[in-house]
Amino acid sequence: MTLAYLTGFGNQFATEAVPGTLPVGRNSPQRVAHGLYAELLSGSAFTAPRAENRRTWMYRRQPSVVVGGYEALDLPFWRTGAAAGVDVPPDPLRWHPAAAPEGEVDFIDGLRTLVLNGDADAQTGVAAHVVFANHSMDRRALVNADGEMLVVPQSGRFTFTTELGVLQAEPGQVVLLPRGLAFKVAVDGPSTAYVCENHGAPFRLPELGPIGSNGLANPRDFEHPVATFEDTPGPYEIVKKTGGLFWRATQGHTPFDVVAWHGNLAPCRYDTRHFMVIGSISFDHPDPSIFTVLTSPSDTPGVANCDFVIFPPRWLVAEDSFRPPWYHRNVMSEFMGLVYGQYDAKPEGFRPGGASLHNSMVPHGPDTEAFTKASSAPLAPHKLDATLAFMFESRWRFKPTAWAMRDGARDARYAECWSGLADNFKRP
Ligand SMILES: O=C(O)Cc1cc(O)ccc1O
Ligand SMILES: [Fe+2]
Repeated sequence: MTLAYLTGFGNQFATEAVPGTLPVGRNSPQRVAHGLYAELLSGSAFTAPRAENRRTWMYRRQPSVVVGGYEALDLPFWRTGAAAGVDVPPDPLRWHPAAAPEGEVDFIDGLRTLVLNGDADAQTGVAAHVVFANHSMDRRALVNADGEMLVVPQSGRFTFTTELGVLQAEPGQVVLLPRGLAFKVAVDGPSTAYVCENHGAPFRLPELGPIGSNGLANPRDFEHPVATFEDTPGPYEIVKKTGGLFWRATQGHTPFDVVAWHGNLAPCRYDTRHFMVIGSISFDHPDPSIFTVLTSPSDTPGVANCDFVIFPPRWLVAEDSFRPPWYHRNVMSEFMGLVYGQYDAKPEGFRPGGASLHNSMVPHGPDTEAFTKASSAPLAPHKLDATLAFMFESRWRFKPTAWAMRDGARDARYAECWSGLADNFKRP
């Protein structure tokens, strides 16, 4: 299936699956064309500044209020907010890729929360999940009122059918699904992904400052779906997440019935291979903020609720420099994942599909092997290739879940990777 996409982050798009559907010069005419209903989805307060205002008008066969009553649904592995975490020791934490759950699991049942912070009701914080899906959501859709979802595929292939159209993503690409938008996920076979569920301000492109008007993730490389609708009759299960709780309802029709839409609140896909990497061409290892793809700001300027940062293939050319990340302690908290390849600070122990957590002021840095190699490596230009690591960096300390500490394939020996860093001081 070849899908069409509309490009440009935050653009005002207009798309119709049936020509002549979108009203001209107004949003809510007395009668919408073709007997459709108009429905507005607001992703920001009505009065948010223009640069941050996000909303989309949908023209659909039935408004989403036609759903029926909800009953409680138990999803014990999908946790929300710091209060749902367990006590976190001040140790660096790492996980190997966890074993996939047994049996048939879709994107909802196969989701496991690793670490989390904030409070969904206070609209702050994020959760980092891993998803194991081997089964497609058929007549089942998810509406997450607790936040937008940034999906980072790690294996397999994902097809997202949303109210606003269909997107596909594979490892190397990421998908951003706005808060409150109904979607379902199909997989071709066993597929895994990391997910950042963002309860705070929506992700946006970072300011570029002295970098100028081009670089990092360029707006035109973000791809949004075109309008399309399902035409198959019959009931649908709607799973709704709100305030950390799950609910289910059965409605008599598909929620994917939007014939046309216009606006600037839409799901999108981004291929990390389009990221224009900036780095040092003189000396020293720069701060990883130069690798920010998207940022969710908090109320304090420059202090993110969450930054989505990638470590893509790039050249290292710095002279007289220790090239991997430095040893450090950071007031921000760092959750990391590895999509493929090797991460230069941890060439062996950090595995694709695994994860690490270095919370606020938890010391970390290159393991003994990485330090030893980088301290004596010839400083010729060197390409870090075929690799993609990423970080969800947050001002709020992460707590792991009980699952992460007990069943999540925790690497109990992680701290040993630094035990070979001997005291080499030679008094002159
Ligand atoms: O700790 C990490 O591996 C992430 C990281 C990478 C980097 O290049 C500089 C700082 C930093 O926290
Ligand atoms: Fe770090």
